[in-house]
Amino acid sequence: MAEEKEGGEIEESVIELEKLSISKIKIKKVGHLRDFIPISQLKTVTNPLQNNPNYRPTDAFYISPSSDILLKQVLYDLSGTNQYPPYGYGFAYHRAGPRKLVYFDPDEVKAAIVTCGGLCPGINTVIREIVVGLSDLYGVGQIFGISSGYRGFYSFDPVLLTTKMVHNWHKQGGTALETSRGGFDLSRIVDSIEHHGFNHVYIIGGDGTMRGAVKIYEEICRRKLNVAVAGIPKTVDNDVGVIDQSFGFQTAVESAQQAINAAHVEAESAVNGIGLVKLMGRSTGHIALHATLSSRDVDCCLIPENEFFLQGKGGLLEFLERRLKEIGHAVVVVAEGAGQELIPRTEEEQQQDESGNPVFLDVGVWLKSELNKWWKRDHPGELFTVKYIDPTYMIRAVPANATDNMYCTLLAHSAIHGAMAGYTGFVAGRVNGTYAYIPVKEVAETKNMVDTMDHKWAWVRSITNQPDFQNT
Ligand SMILES: Nc1ncnc2c1ncn2[C@@H]1O[C@H](COP(=O)(O)OP(=O)(O)OP(=O)(O)O)[C@@H](O)[C@H]1O
Ligand SMILES: O=P(O)(O)OC[C@H]1O[C@](O)(CO)[C@@H](O)[C@@H]1O
Ligand SMILES: [Mg+2]
Repeated sequence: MAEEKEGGEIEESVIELEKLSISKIKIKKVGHLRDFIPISQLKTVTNPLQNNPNYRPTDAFYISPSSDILLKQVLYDLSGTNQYPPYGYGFAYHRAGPRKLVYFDPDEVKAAIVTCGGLCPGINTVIREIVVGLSDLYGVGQIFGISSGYRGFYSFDPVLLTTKMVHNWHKQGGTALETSRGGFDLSRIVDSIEHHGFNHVYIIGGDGTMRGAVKIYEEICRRKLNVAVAGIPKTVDNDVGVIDQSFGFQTAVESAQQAINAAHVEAESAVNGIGLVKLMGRSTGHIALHATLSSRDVDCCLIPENEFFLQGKGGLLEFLERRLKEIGHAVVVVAEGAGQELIPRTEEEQQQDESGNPVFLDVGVWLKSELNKWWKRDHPGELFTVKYIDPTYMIRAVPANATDNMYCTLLAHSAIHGAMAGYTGFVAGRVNGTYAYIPVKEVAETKNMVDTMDHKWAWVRSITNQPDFQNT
């Protein structure tokens, strides 16, 4: 058992397994074609990588069916006194990677790729790597793009994608397949999959898209179709649960720095200058939080997970007053979903987009106006300026950076290996730094919010000294 020294240091030692706080591990089962198609009707072949001169795989190269990984439960509190995060239970997912036996003859694979929801850096890389991976690793020749999101299944003809066509796509922002919101018509989508004879369906999208993917997967099971459904989670907001981080998120945080730098320069160069930056984040503040932590020029970070208020003791205005007095300027970063309950909204204003997501009022415009009103009221005649920067789509409509490009490639390859192995209704994602197959249902139901109780938010507060807005 690990011993704690007086100085709080844990001595190197062997830990007896029965003393671990994790007493049970639950393996999250991913769907497989075997679950609903009789084995006699499934074709299994040796993985073509076996004969690929670039790989020369040994047996250890393949992931064995029993190879699983642990989720987030490492050796936390061995004393068992700390109940956060919960103890006594661990989760495991199947590791992603090539299997020795595959459930499709590559000559018979007909793959469809669709992108849905908002943009995110790296979507084109994922598409490119699915095409190149299927073709180069497995020798698949029939790969099709579905245009314009889910509606494209029944509204447009699929487009044949070749490695030649996609070779440069990783250098481009956006999605070459185009995307859209709404338009989810389950029976028409699955009819189209059947009609075109697709047996691999790769779905790239966020939480909404994954909820759609669950329904497609379930309908495919119900119809007993020999079709593998694979999801690759995408969302610039980083709000998809279970996985470590969404691809493209890091690129977006990096792009946001330019706006924060500009706000800082403008604020610093004015008398009582406030630089105000609004960043994407519909219901989660991950972009704002990470951009704040990496910039260090931010004085206050406002996110949807931590309600704020303007007036009175402990409010934003009191804080900014003090900051202006101390250093003459301030930079405020606000996530677009923050403070929505404070902004007056008329009955007629649109409440939802085509996918049913809430449409937000512009918290930046509102805040700028409130700040101006406050200063005029409390400091008439004194110089003051608010420079409002709203980079909106500029942080997500960019190509992925090098790290995100690598990440997208590994996600795409993980998805391909999973589908070839006959897994279905799964999402390829990175969990604890390892690539895994996660049931799509779980991803669709889990949301990754900023945990304002954990060290990251405390770190934001310690570098900004902003109020906690708890009204005490
Ligand atoms: N509950 C659901 N059932 C079926 N389809 C859904 C559901 N929710 C959303 N969709 C469909 O998924 C697609 C994308 O959804 P949405 O616009 O919410 O984006 P998203 O995938 O969450 O991505 P992001 O939030 O990153 O923009 C749309 O075509 C929408 O109709
Ligand atoms: O204007 P659009 O493309 O519908 O999407 C905007 C939303 O999409 C997101 O970028 C998520 O994809 C949110 O941050 C933002 O609220
Ligand atoms: Mg979403």
